[in-house]
Amino acid sequence: MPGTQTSLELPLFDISQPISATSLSSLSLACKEWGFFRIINHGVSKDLYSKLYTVSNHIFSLPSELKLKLGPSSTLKTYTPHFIASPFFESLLVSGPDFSASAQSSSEVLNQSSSEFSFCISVPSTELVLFVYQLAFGSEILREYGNRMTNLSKSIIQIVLMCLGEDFERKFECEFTNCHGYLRINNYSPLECMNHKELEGLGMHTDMSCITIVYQDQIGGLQVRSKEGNWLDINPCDDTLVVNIGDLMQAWSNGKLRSSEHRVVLKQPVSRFSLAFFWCFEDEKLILAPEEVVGERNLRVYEPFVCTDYMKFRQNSERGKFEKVGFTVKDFAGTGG
Ligand SMILES: O=C(O)CCC(=O)C(=O)O
Ligand SMILES: [Fe+2]
Repeated sequence: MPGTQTSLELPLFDISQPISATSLSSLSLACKEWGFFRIINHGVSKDLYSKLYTVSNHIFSLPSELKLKLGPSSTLKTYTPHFIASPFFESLLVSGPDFSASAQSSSEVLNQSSSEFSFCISVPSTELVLFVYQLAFGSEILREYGNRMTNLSKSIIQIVLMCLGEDFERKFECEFTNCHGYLRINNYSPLECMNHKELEGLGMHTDMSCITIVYQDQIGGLQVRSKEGNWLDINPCDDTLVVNIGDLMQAWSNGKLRSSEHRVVLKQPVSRFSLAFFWCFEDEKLILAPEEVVGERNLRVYEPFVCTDYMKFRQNSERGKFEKVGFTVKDFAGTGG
């Protein structure tokens, strides 16, 4: 793959402390230039991540016949199988606000299918009991993580609004009160015989969110594209989460904040685990940058649009039915201004 090279030192913020004027100006710059920054002291323990890793391992090591029961042709549509986004990528979606109920509904489908499945291939009943136990444990962990990410997203939105203007976190908080979150658990499994230097784990895309909070394990591979088109590594760093601006925030801010273009490359023949928490406007929201955000010249770069219409546009227009770049909010609602 052409053009990768150096790594990018994104600004790092202590989310547990009030933000200083200097931090705010470097955060503002990062949101405008890259659409990416990092946070520490986010309150999620290593122990919770290690439990999430166990849950993820458990889910993704289930037989594909079982996972496909949650896939695109099922009613739940929570599982993205290999080959939709990339041959090396699969993911499970858990929706809020009740993350436990969402995980539970997937687990019920799996549980039911696994009984039929075990009947066909005679999975020992002890394994079945363990499987059911793991699913119950999993939904509890996912509930805890989903709730933590929800609270964190609310604090991050406030800080991002502060970047746009004085007192904006107070003036425009109400625009974000009906936001909701969903979590994608991602598993990347490159071929063991991988002999290429790099494989594309997840192609270049922008997120269809206001903001996304990403946890990547120590394998790394997340990259951001500069405005000039160069790829830079976002190296994994202990106790640090990466935040990126999504398309909905880019549109709502009249293009003042940049929806980050990013991708994942696999450089080693080992599995990689990541979690992406997407914080989004409610489906029916009309996205229209407030006049104060647009500024005095009143030059709007996006037509107003309903959130869900953009989601549909992205889902229909992508190659391979996955959200890839090529079609973004600019193509959908850009005025060309
Ligand atoms: O795996 C990662 O580090 C990023 C995943 C991502 O960009 C996404 O799920 O939208
Ligand atoms: Fe993404």
